[in-house]
Amino acid sequence: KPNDVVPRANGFAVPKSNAFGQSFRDYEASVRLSIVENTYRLNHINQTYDFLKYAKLNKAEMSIWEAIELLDSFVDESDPDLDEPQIQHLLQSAEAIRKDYPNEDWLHLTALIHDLGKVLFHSKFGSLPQWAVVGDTQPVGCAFDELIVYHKYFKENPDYNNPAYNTKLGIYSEGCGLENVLMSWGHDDYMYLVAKANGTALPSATLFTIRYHSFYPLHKKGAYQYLMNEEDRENMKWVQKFNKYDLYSKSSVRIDVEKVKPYYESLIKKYFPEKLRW
Ligand SMILES: O[C@H]1[C@H](O)[C@@H](O)[C@H](O)[C@@H](O)[C@H]1O
Ligand SMILES: [Fe+2]
Ligand SMILES: [Fe+2]
Repeated sequence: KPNDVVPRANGFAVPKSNAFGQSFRDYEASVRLSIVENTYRLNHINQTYDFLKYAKLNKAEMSIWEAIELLDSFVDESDPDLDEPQIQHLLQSAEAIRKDYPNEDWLHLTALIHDLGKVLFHSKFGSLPQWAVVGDTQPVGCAFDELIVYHKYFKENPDYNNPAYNTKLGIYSEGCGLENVLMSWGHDDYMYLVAKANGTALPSATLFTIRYHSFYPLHKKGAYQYLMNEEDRENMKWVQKFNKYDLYSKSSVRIDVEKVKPYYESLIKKYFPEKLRW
C-alpha cells in the first residue's frame, strides 16, 4: 500500500531558514556551533565497532505517548537548526507531513515516532550521553567517509588506525545490504528495534525510515552506496521523501501538545500495543 503516495498541492511550504533564521544544516555558521561541534567530536572519538548496542528490551515498559512526554525538556545538542524540546520536533514533523498527505495516517505516525529513540538520554533508559543518542549516523567496521560532518575528529577514534576497520570495505563486502552493516549507536537503531520487537502494524517503509533517517552521509551525500543492495535502494526513497518533513519543519513556533494529542493517541492505538517493552 505505501507505494505511490503523492503530496498535496497546497501542503507543507518549505521555509528558507531554520528556527534561528539561518540556512539549514550549516555546520560552520550555526548559532549553536560550539555545542554541536562538541557533541560530534565526542561522537566521532567514541563510536567504535565495539561500543555498546542494546539487544534486550528490558529497560522499561510504557506506552508510546508516555515516552513522547519524556522528551518534553530534552534539547538535541547535535542539531544546528533547533533548540526546542524534542517533543516539539516530533509534533512539528508529524504535522508537516500530515499537511501534504492528509489521508496517509501511517506517515503521520512515522514522523511522530521517528526520533522517539532519543529517550535513551533518560535515566530510565540508561542515561546515555548525547553523543550516543543523537546526530547523524555512520557505519562502523569500515573507513569513516570524508563526507561525514566534522570528519577530522575520527582521527582520535581507536578504529581509525585499526587495519581491520579502516579500509573502504573493512569487514563488509560490496552490496552486502545495510541490514548486515553495523551503524554507530543512537536513536535510529534503538527505535527501529523497539517498534519491530513490539509488533507494530506500521509498514516496513516506516521501519526502514526510522532506522536510517540519520544516515545523511548516504541519503544526502551519497557516501557508502556500495554497501546497499537492491532492496535498500528502493527503501532509501522513503527516507529521502521523509527527510523534507524531518528537516524543514524545524521552527521556533510551538505546537499545542494537548490540542493535537487526541489525534495522535488514536493513531498510536491503531498501530501499537497499549504498553511496549523498551
Ligand atoms: O542533529 C540531528 C538530529 O540529532 C536528528 O535527530 C538526526 O536524525 C540527524 O541526523 C541529526 O543531524
Ligand atoms: Fe533523528
Ligand atoms: Fe528528526
